[in-house]
Amino acid sequence: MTDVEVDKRTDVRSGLESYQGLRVTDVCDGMDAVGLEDMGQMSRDIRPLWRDTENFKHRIYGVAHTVRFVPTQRPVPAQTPEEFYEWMSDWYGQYAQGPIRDQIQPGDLIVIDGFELGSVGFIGSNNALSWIAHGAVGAVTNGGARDTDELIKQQTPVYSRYISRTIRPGRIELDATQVTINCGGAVVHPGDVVVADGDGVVVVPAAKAEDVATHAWRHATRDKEKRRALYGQVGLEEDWTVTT
Ligand SMILES: O=C([O-])CC(=O)C(=O)O
Ligand SMILES: [Mg+2]
Repeated sequence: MTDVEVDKRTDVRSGLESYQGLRVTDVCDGMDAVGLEDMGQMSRDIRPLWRDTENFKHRIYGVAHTVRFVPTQRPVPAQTPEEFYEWMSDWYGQYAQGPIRDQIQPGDLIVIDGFELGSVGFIGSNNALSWIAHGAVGAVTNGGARDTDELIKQQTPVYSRYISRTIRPGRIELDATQVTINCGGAVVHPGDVVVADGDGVVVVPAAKAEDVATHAWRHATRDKEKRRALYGQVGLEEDWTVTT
């Protein structure tokens, strides 16, 4: 990491509210305006599990809180079902916690590098909801989520590449939290701003977050004005997307 601006690690939390109401496309356009063309674009196959077409509750923005899982090399012992339950819970506690719940801050957006980890669904309806309970706004991964029917019913904002099924013990381990990761081809530093909606996920470097929001709002404001006029022309009743 040599770029001085990236090195400075701006704290984005105080200005984070300026991202409220911005679309991913506005943020991408704002990135263009400050010379960050095509940076921070997560792969298009990282998609929301659900979309709320009324209030867009799936649309989230937050401070990147990163996690990386890797395949394990620890052998699974021969064990009885009773031993299995103890072994399983030990594995979660010792090897595969992540994110660490006590380290989650309000406004964090959990970003998990769990690429190519087979069928493992390390985001489930239980742990993802617990991250929300600790203040997170949602989770994004280049890997898999499970319990997806419940994640959808709970309206827990999760963006994943796969829908998966199996648990972590015997399969994957936590490598690190709050380190720089590659998620869907975008570099994510802890503390960057991450924005996700039906169009996908974009990562804004912390040092550029304020400028990008300012330019994104130029696009958003002009766009709302134009669409409001078009709503009138085609007889659409105004909704919050053209008024707020
Ligand atoms: O147990 C797990 O690792 C994931 C899961 O299913 C949940 O949290 O609901
Ligand atoms: Mg579960």
